[in-house]
Amino acid sequence: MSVPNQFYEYVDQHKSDFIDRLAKAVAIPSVSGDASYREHVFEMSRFIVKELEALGVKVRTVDLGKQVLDGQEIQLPPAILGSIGDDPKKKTIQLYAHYDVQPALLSDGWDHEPFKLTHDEKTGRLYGRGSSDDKGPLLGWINVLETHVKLGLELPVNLRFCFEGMEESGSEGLDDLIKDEVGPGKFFDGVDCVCISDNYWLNDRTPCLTYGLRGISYYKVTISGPARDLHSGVFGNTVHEPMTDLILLMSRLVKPNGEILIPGLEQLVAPLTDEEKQRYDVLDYSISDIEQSAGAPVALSEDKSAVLMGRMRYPSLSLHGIEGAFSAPGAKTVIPAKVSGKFSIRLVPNMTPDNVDPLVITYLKAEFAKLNSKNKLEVENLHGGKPWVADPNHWNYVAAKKATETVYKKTPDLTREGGSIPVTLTFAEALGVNVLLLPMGRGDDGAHSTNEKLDVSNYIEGTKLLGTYLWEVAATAPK
Ligand SMILES: C[C@H](N)C(=O)N[C@@H](Cc1c[nH]cn1)C(=O)O
Ligand SMILES: [Zn+2]
Ligand SMILES: [Zn+2]
Repeated sequence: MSVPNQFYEYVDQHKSDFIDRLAKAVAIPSVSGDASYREHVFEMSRFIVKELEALGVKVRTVDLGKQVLDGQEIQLPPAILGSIGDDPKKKTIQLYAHYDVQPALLSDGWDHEPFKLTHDEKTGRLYGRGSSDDKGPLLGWINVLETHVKLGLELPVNLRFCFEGMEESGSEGLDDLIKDEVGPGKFFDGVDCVCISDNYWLNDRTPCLTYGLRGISYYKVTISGPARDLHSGVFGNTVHEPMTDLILLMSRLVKPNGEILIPGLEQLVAPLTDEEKQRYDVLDYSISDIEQSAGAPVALSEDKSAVLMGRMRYPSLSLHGIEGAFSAPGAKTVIPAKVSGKFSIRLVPNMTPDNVDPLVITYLKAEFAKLNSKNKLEVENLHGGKPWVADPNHWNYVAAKKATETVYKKTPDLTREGGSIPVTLTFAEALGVNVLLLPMGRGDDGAHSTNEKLDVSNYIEGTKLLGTYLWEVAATAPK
């Protein structure tokens, strides 16, 4: 069973239609982390439902309830569950992607409007928030479906879709939905494997298959004291300043060389074996790859394997921002009354939000006590997800490897991703099947950053890769 040539021809011939589809999706600013954008996340869900239904997918949207965001109670965007094909002789593949995006403003330093897809014909790049993370890959599946439907080609497998609109904000509500839909006659019944396209190659030349993800624990540390913002000329050197306390606390979390200062965390990390170390040594990667994707020569080490392990198999702690601090242009002489520092820890085996939280909270309280401040400290865990590692020898990976070799004429690297997709472990545990991460974009796409992009070639060849993978599963998986 191999992919009919017409499949590849159709994808090539419809390149500009597929780019138009991505442009429509990028134009919807479906930012899940900001309550004022919530209507757009819903708009994005309606866009996807329409696309799927037009291609014959049976779709159900699931209300995931409410959340409190920015002090308001608001409706969570729906999970989209779709189903096409029910042939007991075929394998059933569960696909997952997310339709929400990270925030983006032109004033953050974008060269183009972030929510207008900009096609740079010279470089072949498609710039826009969500182009790579994760609207391009999500639409890749829709392009594959369209190609089969329009050519009258029977799908080689049964497909199930699970698309969510809260991945960038902790996947609220999704774990419960998945657990509720497992069992005879339920939505996930009969799923043989899962495929997620929501991460990136290591570099800009070698495709990869990903068998691990770091987890995450995201914290908000709030220091409050004065009843209102104060004049620093009147109150400076007179009161305990929340910002001064916060900056000191934040500076005690991590060293500039990346070393995490919270006692007990290091002891949770699974030890490195020689065999595992070799897996990093053989990856197609160099310090110039990381520096090219970071846009500056700022790598923490000159040792390629050390940098890779820092991203894939060791934890990291990043400071993200301070809410409530003065950040506008100008020179306002204010003492902010209440400030919240945001930081997250990327978790690796054997760390979990449950065993990390008490260490973080105890440490912050102890460090705060040392300040002898009359201000108040509050520590919250905003969201969390466990790390995940899969078996890359499973037939699901064998099929993806063959598909990659067919489309890219290259053997894919086997990688672990430094980012987090919390639902991955839920799929693996609740469905009891193998999960594969099959990325579409490159390491320099700038996901979550300014000028996020997806190369046209990755979008188009990536669409071919996703389609070829379905055919390879049909050909490779044991009957
Ligand atoms: C890897 C995936 N595309 C991604 O970007 N995941 C996010 C998930 C997240 C967690 N908190 C906020 N977003 C990530 O790894 O940051
Ligand atoms: Zn993503
Ligand atoms: Zn993301």
